[in-house]
Amino acid sequence: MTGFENLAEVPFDVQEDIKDVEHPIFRIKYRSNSIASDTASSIGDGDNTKLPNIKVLGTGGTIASKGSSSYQTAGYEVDLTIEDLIKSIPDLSHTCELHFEQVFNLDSKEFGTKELIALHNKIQEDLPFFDGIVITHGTDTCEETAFFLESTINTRKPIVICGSMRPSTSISSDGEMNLYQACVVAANKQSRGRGILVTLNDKIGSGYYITKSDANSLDTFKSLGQGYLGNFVNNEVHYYYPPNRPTGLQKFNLLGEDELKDYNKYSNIPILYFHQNFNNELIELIIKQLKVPGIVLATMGAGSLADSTNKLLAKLSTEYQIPIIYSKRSMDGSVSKGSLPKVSNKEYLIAGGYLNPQKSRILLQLCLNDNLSIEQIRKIFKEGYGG
Ligand SMILES: NC(=O)C[C@H](N)C(=O)O
Repeated sequence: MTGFENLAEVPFDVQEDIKDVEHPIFRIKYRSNSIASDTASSIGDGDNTKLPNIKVLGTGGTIASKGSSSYQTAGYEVDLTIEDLIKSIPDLSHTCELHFEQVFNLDSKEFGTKELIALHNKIQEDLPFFDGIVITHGTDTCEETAFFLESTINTRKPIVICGSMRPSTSISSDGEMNLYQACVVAANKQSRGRGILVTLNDKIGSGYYITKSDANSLDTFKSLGQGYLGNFVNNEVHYYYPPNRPTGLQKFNLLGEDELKDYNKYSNIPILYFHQNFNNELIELIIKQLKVPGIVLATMGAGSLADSTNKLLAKLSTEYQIPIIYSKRSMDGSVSKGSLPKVSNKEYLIAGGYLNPQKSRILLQLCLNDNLSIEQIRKIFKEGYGG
């Protein structure tokens, strides 16, 4: 049992109820001497004889990698399949029925719009048949995938992303525990209605807010301002709050074929990282030559840029009618409307609020794909994200 049984019951969404259908994908069952038997009593929908069906989608990352020595923690290759990973975790037969599928097997640096859409479509296809989804993913860009999925998938079922910081071959590799925990989290009824979750290193975070804070260490996923949603101890899932979704969360519908094509069109939104001695010619180049559909700025502090840069951005964004999102280099805090530069022609300048540059970029891509006006885009960044 978890210690939170008396929390408000997660509303049960009848439409999403698991259908008694065999999914034609590989299936794996384990022997029954489960170490997760405590958890079994807190899952399912009141019928403990029917375990939740959990689908694990493999996409690659360090969790699926092998190094050439037990001390190698960088420079390894993606080498393991999702089947290899599932075989490496402890028995879950008292907790859930596990199913798995390889969607692709990439380092997450290779992810782009094509992979996001493929993953989105795979999840949509699987959701009617499963009670929860686990995605194994590289940690470098998993926050972008998490934000994209949170913005485009409408379900109360748990979708849990996990990864690892050490390859499977290293001493104290973290992948097996992280995958095990993600499966238990996905199978737990208390995980419903919480949006996309990212679980790593015993902690459960909101994929919407969380960011990778450390390039090397295991305890890398953080959202200092918003905090974690819960924790994992032994085989128990502990949530700090009842289920909820981020304030002002904006959902985009990506189901139409045409819309998917358009979404690709807006992949070319760059993020400019500002610093002392920034060369403004770069701005001219990407707007005039590369004809980008929008730009996200990693500004210094809460929206601060050199005066000459602000004037140029205001002028060119008006001339070319492209939105410019003011985000920030700092991991936490926000760029609010009041921090936008006091320049004329600021119609296309938008404050990114709490969103970091990489999440702002995904949100802008979704807004442009929906043909939203500049005022609608500004409203979305303001209402949901404090911009
Ligand atoms: N820890 C990791 O997973 C990093 C890896 N380069 C990836 O993102 O695929």
